[in-house]
Amino acid sequence: MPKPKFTPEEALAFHLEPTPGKFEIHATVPMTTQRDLSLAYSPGVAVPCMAIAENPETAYDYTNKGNLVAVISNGTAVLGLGNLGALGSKPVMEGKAVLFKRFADVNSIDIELDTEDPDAFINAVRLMGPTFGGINLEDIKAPECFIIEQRLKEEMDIPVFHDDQHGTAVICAAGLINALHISDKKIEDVKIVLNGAGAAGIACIELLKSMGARHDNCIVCDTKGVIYQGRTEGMNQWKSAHAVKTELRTLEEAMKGADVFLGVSVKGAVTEDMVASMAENPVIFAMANPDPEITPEEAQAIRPDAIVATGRSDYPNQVNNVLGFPYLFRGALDVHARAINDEMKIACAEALAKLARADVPDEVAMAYGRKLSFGRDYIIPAPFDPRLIHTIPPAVARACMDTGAARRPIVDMDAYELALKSRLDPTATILRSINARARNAQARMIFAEGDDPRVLRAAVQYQRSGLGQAIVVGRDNDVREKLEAAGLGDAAYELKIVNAAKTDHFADYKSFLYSRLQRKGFDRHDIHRLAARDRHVFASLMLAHGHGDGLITGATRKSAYVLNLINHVFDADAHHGAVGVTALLHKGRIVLIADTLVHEWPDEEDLANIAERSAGVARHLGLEPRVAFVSFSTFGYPRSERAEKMLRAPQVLEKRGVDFEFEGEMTVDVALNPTAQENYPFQRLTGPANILVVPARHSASISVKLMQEMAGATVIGPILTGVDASIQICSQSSTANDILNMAVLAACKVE
Ligand SMILES: NC(=O)C1=CN([C@@H]2O[C@H](COP(=O)(O)OP(=O)(O)OC[C@H]3O[C@@H](n4cnc5c(N)ncnc54)[C@H](OP(=O)(O)O)[C@@H]3O)[C@@H](O)[C@H]2O)C=CC1
Ligand SMILES: CC(=O)C(=O)O
Ligand SMILES: [Mg+2]
Repeated sequence: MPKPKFTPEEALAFHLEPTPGKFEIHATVPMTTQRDLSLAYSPGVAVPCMAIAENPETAYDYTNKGNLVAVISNGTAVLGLGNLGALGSKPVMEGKAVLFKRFADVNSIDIELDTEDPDAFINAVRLMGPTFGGINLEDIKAPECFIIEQRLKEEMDIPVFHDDQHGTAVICAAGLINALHISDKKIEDVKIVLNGAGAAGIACIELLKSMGARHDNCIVCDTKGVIYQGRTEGMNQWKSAHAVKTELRTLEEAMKGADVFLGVSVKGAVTEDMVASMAENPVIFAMANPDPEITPEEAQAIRPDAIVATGRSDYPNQVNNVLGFPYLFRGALDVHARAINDEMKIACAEALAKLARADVPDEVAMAYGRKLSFGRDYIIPAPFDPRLIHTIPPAVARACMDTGAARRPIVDMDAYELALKSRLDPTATILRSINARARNAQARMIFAEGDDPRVLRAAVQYQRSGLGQAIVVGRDNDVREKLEAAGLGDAAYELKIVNAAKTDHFADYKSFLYSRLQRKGFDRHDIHRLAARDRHVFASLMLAHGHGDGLITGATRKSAYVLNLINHVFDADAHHGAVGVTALLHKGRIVLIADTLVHEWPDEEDLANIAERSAGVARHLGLEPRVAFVSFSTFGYPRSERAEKMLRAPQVLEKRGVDFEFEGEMTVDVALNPTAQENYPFQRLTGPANILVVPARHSASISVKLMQEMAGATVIGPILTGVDASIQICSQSSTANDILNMAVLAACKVE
């Protein structure tokens, strides 16, 4: 098993902060004026109420029903952890709700029902029908789950889908299609052993049989061993349907010569001897969560020819229903489906299998941080593949329309695919991509302010997320005490703590600093004091001597002050081409603002340099740069001497012949709003700008802080660019997470 990348304390902190749980609810309409109030609530709300009462279909137009799915559980089979009760299942259900949103932009809410009585459960869910566009049942144990799902399907006119049954079955089928493709075997011929005859197991074997697997070739096992014809102990009608005539009685016996093992039971149910006895090129899907039936390391040590998958994200080949339920519901909701039928499930499985076999474009490699290509370690798309959202739902929606289950068929499939693309939050993809690149770089990151608890938490997260070695500058005892106080005592042995007073390289650092500052009024005493006592300078010296690959500082002092100190060691100033670029992430949009750190009052040449550096940062983040030089005037009106340089800066870029789009001067609304741009048909941007070059540092700072405070935008930066070293300066208001983001950016540059 790979070492967990988090401690139990971190898992709890993740759920505790910034607010307890994993999501909250936001309004999509304005709620500021009296008019808003009378429209949203009484009396205006009466109008849609009456329209819906007259024609129920219009609920999809006037309420959130059409994009709202309930994740409902009673907690009787929480992952592979057993019956944890309704409340105990809530973190999983909240988790499924955020996955719905993150991967398919489906709004979802978790509902935990405190009953083990199927009738009470059915009744509660049935009565909630009007609220939702679909019902995702989760972690309800077999056999009750079969009764519950069947009855709800009959009684409700929206899709009811038990994810552990059908979500798992769909992903398992997709993975198996490709695994058999690689091992050159046919589903009709293979001998399949399934361990676990519960919700997931029964659905997996049923779907595989509907895809061609032969009844007599499939052996199903549960806690009592093989389910054979005539067995009476621990049976139910769903298991009986898969009983075979056989002399085999144990899983161990069944595994001999098997081509495929599917595990949806519990941790450790499979032994190395069982794996050793399987047929050539065996396929092993050990899907129990959170720990599989056998780990890939154990299986592959015995059988290097095996294709192995698990339900976990930290191994290759994650066969997990997260690849299915968001997209199945997306497709179903978009055609106002009455149900999710077998044809839709098979279409989903086939589309997933096909996507894994397709060439993986660079954009996906970037999002995943490594080149993926179809083979033993990549039989199923990776969950963060941004193509999933626009390839899987259309296949599901098409199957729904073909089988007559769609209430509102899609007429223009191309337009639908385009609309799906725009549902994915590009900022999430960008953050994911820089994280993946940082992980590849494995940079040794120096955190200069080891006495600050936020910095320590960021350093620990950096190290434990597998991004590289975190080096913390500080006094050993002080760092240890602060880690202890933050509940991260163990991390003291994982982080590298460097104390200026004890370093072996101190003499070299001082002589280097003296050579840079001797003609700037610093004598040897000043140099000693600076190197020994100022952690920003000391950390910069470490970086300059290659004793780290990147540097993070600035969480405890003002950025300009820190930058001055760094400049004692590096040439990180305007004169040498340094620029500060801040990324604002808000409502699925990313905009860079520059210069937020270095140039106080840039002239037109500086502004052109700033644009070029910012374009470099944009490309580094995977964006195609579109620069706007912004001001309070647009293309010469109103005229003002102070706006002139913003008009001349684009002319400088024109002379330089740069390879990105730019335009100006213009106001921010013209820069960011395509409709406002239409008033200037001659302007050259092909879309909204994603880089705003502002006239001066004060306007930069005002814009960023206004967006942060008023709009709640996520701010990354200022990203220091144009310096021959990987240094990032946080702001004093940074949270541990902001500091970590800066470290990730610094690590990307090392790549
Ligand atoms: N990767 C993925 O996407 C998914 C994985 N799963 C995992 O599958 C597992 C089962 O979930 P689910 O079907 O919802 O749960 P259920 O409670 O409905 O079913 C569990 C089944 O496992 C069997 N079982 C338990 N222990 C053993 C054992 N030692 N040997 C053989 N069989 C055993 C039970 O046998 P009996 O009938 O005799 O009690 C039962 O048939 C869990 O670990 C879950 O995390 C589930 C859904 C999705
Ligand atoms: C993945 C999932 O749904 C489970 O393990 O229960
Ligand atoms: Mg589940």
